[in-house]
Parts: sequence; C-alpha cells; structure tokens
Amino acid sequence: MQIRFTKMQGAGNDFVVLDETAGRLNLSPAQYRYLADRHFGVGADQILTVRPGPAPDIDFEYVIHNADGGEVEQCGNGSRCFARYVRDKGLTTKDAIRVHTRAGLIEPVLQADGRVTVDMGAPVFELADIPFDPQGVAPRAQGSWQVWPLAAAGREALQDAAVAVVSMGNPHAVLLVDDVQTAPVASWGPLIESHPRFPRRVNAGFLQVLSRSEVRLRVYERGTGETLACGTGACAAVVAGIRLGLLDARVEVHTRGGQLTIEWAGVGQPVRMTGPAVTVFEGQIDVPDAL
Ligand SMILES: N[C@H](CCC[C@H](N)C(=O)O)C(=O)O
Repeated sequence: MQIRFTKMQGAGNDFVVLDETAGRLNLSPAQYRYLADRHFGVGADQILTVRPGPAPDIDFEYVIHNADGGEVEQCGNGSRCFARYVRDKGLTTKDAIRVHTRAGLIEPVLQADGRVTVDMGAPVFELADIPFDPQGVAPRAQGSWQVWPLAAAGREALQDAAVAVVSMGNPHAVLLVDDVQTAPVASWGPLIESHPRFPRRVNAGFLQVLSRSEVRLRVYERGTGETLACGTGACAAVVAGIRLGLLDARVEVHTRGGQLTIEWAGVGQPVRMTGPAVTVFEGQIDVPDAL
C-alpha cells in the first residue's frame, strides 16, 4: 500500500502524520509499527492521524499510535504538530482549532512566533482514572501532596522510588531526581512503564527542579521508550511539582529536544502548553499489506 506522509517534530519528539480526511487507510498495529520503525520504515515516536471532526462544531479528530502500534489517548507535542499540519495543508484557515481526541477536546492555537499553545484540559487525580492500583500500599506524604512507593517483587531496583501519579488523558508517573543527566532513565524507565500497579502501563517522568519556575525533564514513554521530549509528560510533571509545593503556576521545562512552557492555575483548571511544531519532510512509502 502506497502511503503519503509528513514527518514532523515538536521539541524533538517526532511523528509520522497521516491524512485520513478523504478516507480511512485502515492500518493494522503491525503497519503502524512498520511506519514508526527507524530502520525498515520512516521512523517516529508516534503516528498521528488526521480525520474530519465528529460534529459540526469540532474541526478535526486526532488519533495517536505509539511506536509499538498501540493506540493511546493523548499526545501533547503531537497536538502542536497536528495544528501546524492542518493549517499548512489548508485543511483549515483558523489559527485556533477544536480537536476531538480519545482523551476529550483540546484547543491548539497557532502563535505569531511559530509556536503553538494548546489547552490540554484539566489533569485527573482519581486513582481509578489514571489508572493506578495501589495494591495495598499506602501513599507517602511529600511536601504539600503525596507520592506512591513502587517497591514490588521483581522490581527490587525501585526499592526507594516513589512517584506522583497524574493523568493528562494518558497516564504519568513523576519521579523527583537530583540530576536528570545521571537519573536511571534506561534502567528504571522500563520497570516503571510496565509496573503492575499501572494496569494500562504508564509514562515515566524524571523531574529535576531547578527553581520554582524552571525544571529539567526526561521521560521514558509508554510504548516508545525515552523520547527527546514528552508534551503530556511536561504537563504532568509541572502539575505534580505544583501540587507538591515545589513550583509556581508558570514553568519553563527544559527537555533534551527543546523547551516547553507549561501553565496551570490549580486543581480543576486546564493545563496550557506552549512549544514548537516543525515540518521536517514529506514522502511516500510502500507499506506491506501483510506484516
Ligand atoms: N507515549 C504516550 C503517548 C505520546 C505522548 C507524548 N509523545 C506527548 O508529547 O505527550 C502514551 O503512551 O501515553
């Protein structure tokens, strides 16, 4: 099957964008994996699919698949690239669009400086909605909030690890570290991602607080591994930092791939994320029908 695609990146988190506004491609998980493969396919952290909106007052639908081929609820960096794509392709003339995702409605706004600001909706803390199953462990008070121990059979390396848990429509576990450069992302990331207390797995964020308005963040993403940036991860990390009493309402997040600005006014309020969205190249690829 010949497929046209656009390669994009937001703070180094990279995407293959597919246009289904004129009809469905009906790809399988194996075909999504093929597109994301950095040796046999195009190569990307996630595959973003553009579809017509499900209602007259909603401009588009946005579908996200991780590199492992699994469909997920939300992608922050991808939402900015999505907005850039539909504007540059002339699929809309608006600078502010309403987009339906599995996690609900988001509203990206194209800024004059080329960055994109997205209302990512309000974070969710109810454990069952993360989802997070404590499996009998109790939270530990930390600062003005709480964190959850991760010690478990088969995960002895996580003996001293405890995380804040937040959903941005997709699940996040946020671990405070002294230095992201030396943080055990490669070793602890997979152990947290597939931890049995997260029934749908989880994105694992490693957060270093530099000041009340500046942090460094690395994320081992569910279904993809460590990425150069994670937009929903930046939102979740700042929300956790604010609830723990460590951060103010507007925070600059330094990731390995670039800088994101996250703003949150408190529980019940939406998280606003601002950052880059760049088209890298366009192409066409023959995706095998049977994989
Ligand atoms: N790996 C994430 C999806 C992509 C999120 C990330 N790329 C972002 O920018 O938010 C998950 O499984 O929930």
